[in-house]
Amino acid sequence: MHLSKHHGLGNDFLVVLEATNGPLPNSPDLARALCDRHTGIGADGLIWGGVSDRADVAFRLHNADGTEAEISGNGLRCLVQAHLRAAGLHEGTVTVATPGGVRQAVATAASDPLTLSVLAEMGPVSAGPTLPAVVGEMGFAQAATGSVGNPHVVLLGAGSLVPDLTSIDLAKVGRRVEDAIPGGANVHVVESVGPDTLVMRSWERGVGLTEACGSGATVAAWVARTWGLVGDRVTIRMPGGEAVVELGETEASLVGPATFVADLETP
Ligand SMILES: N[C@@H](CCC[C@H](N)C(=O)O)C(=O)O
Repeated sequence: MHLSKHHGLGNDFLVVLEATNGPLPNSPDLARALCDRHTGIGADGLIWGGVSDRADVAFRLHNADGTEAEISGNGLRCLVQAHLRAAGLHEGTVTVATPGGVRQAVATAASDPLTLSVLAEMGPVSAGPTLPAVVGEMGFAQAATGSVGNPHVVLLGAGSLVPDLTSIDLAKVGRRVEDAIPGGANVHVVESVGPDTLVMRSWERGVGLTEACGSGATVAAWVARTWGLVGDRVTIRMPGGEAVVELGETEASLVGPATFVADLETP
C-alpha cells in the first residue's frame, strides 16, 4: 500500500488514496497498527481518501485507537495536500465529501515548499453533547459543548480553581470529561489572551493529547464568540502553532497549514 504522511500544526496523519491504491480496506485494525508510534509508522490518525461521485475525494478517518471520527480540520487539509500531490499540483481548489457533507478547500503554496496554506469550509457549528456534571466540579470559568460533525467540550480557564492553562493536568481532565460523555468527546481548555486571540490545548477522543485540533479550534472560536470574548475572525494558538477561524452566522471556515512529511510503502 502506498501512503503519505502529513501534519497540520503537529497533528499528524497518514493518508491512503484510493486513486493510487485501488479499493480501500477502510480497516480500523490496520489504522491502529499503522498509527502505533512504537510498532507502526506513527500518527494521530489514518485518513482513507476515497473516490467520490459527489466531490474530488472522499474523507474517512480512523483515530490512532481505531475509532472512527466524523471530521478533522487538520486532517482535511492533509487529505487536500495528498490529493493535490498525487495530481502533481501544489495548489488548487479541492472538494471533499465528508460524512457531514461536501466541504470546499482552497490551497495555496507557502514559502516552505513542503507546506500548503489551506482555507477549508468546516460547515455548520451545532450543539454538542450534554455537558457532564463532573465539569461543574472542576472550577472552570465557563464550559460549553459544540459540534462540527464531531463532538467537542470547551473549558475556559482562569476560573476559581484554575489560575492558568499551564496548571491544568489536561490528560487527567480530558480523560475524566471524555469518559463521562457517551461516545466520548474532544476536550479543550482555552484562555483569552488578546483581542480575537485564544490559546488552546487539546485532549482528543481516540488519540489523547495532541499538538493541535482544527475542528476543536473551530468550535472553541464559536463558543468563545457566544461568551463575548472574540469577534468573527479568531486566531487560535495551539502547542503546534496557529490557525485562524472565520465565523459566519451558522458556518465556519478554518485557515491553517498542511505539511508533507514523507511518501511510504507498506509491505
Ligand atoms: N485533530 C482533528 C480531530 C480528529 C478527530 C477527533 N480525534 C475525534 O475523534 O473527533 C482536527 O484537527 O480536527
